[in-house]
Amino acid sequence: MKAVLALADGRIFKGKTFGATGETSGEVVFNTAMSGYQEVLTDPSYKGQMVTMTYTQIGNTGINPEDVESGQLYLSGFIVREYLDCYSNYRATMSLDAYLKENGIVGIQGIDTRALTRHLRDKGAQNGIISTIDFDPESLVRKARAIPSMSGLDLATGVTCSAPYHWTEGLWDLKTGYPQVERKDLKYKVVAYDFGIKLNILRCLVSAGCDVTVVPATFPAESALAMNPDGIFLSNGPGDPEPMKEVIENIKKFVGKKPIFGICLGHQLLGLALGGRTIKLKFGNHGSNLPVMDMATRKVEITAQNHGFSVDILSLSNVAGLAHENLNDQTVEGMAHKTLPIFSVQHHPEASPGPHDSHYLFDRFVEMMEQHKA
Ligand SMILES: NC(=O)CC[C@H](N)C(=O)O
Repeated sequence: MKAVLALADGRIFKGKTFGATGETSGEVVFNTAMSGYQEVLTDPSYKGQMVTMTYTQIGNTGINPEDVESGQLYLSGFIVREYLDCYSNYRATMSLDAYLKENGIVGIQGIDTRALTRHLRDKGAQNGIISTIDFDPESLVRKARAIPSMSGLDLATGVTCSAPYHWTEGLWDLKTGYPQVERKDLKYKVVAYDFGIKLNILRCLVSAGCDVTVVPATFPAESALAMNPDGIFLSNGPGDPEPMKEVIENIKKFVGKKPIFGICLGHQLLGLALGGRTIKLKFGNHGSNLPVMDMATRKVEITAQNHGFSVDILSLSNVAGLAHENLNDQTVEGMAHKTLPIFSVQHHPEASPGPHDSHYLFDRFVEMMEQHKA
């Protein structure tokens, strides 16, 4: 069956359906990861976006019940060059097509994803629409232009958990799968703010020795401090950090009181709470093969990333310094507070999908909490 992708600037791509049928819209971004489409599909940070994979064959490892980053699929559309229905993986239990259908996610296959990616790279990420019911280019472009821009959208408070809970599952192991860790064996009490948190972040925190209590995005700082945690963690999440005023005010109350570690949206919110500003990038970084330098050690790590916004480090020059830099586009990849035990990264040390080069950052957080305790 026919499907069409129309971009707000008028460019049209004709393909075939896969997954659910109907009409869907969102900001179109490209992801350069060669594997891990299931983690991409379940990453809450993709809410409001349609993702095109630059890797050409998608579907060949099927879908399994373990490689999920949350309890549902958040992106609004999935765009691939060639969908493979014949999957092969010892853990797979269903095909990607069936998974998308079951979850109501509209996909499009058979389009020139290289041309689409180059277009987004040259013109910038923009809104688009996928339809399997309307094939009139003018009508589709009109609809794509009517979608609200990602800038100014608070999407994170809509994907957060509804009540606090404890997390005790550690990182996956080939022999044991996901281990359950006893709370008595976890030394550092961490309150983790959920702005759309990826499960592997929670597993990394547990495996690093943290007793994690996950709390909703607007959980009052006073109540979090009353738990007497050793550290505060600020998670990834979808949308623009700038309109999240209540959350930003809340984060300010931890500064100077507790060690803080932020990832992606959490890093951006921390930048705003410290008095800085954030900017929207032309097309951002989405993938699992992006080089980053740790400015303290001058070591280069290959990282997983998924962001469209960035912290303007110059706006924080009196408060925090550049701690990590993206070696492709020289954007801010991490910052460290000049005097307090506070740091954050734009990339995803939990990977999932991606290399594990940056796992050390969870140990850095633990060391920070250890020193602060002493
Ligand atoms: N993965 C994330 O946390 C993304 C943060 C933010 N929504 C951005 O696009 O920049």
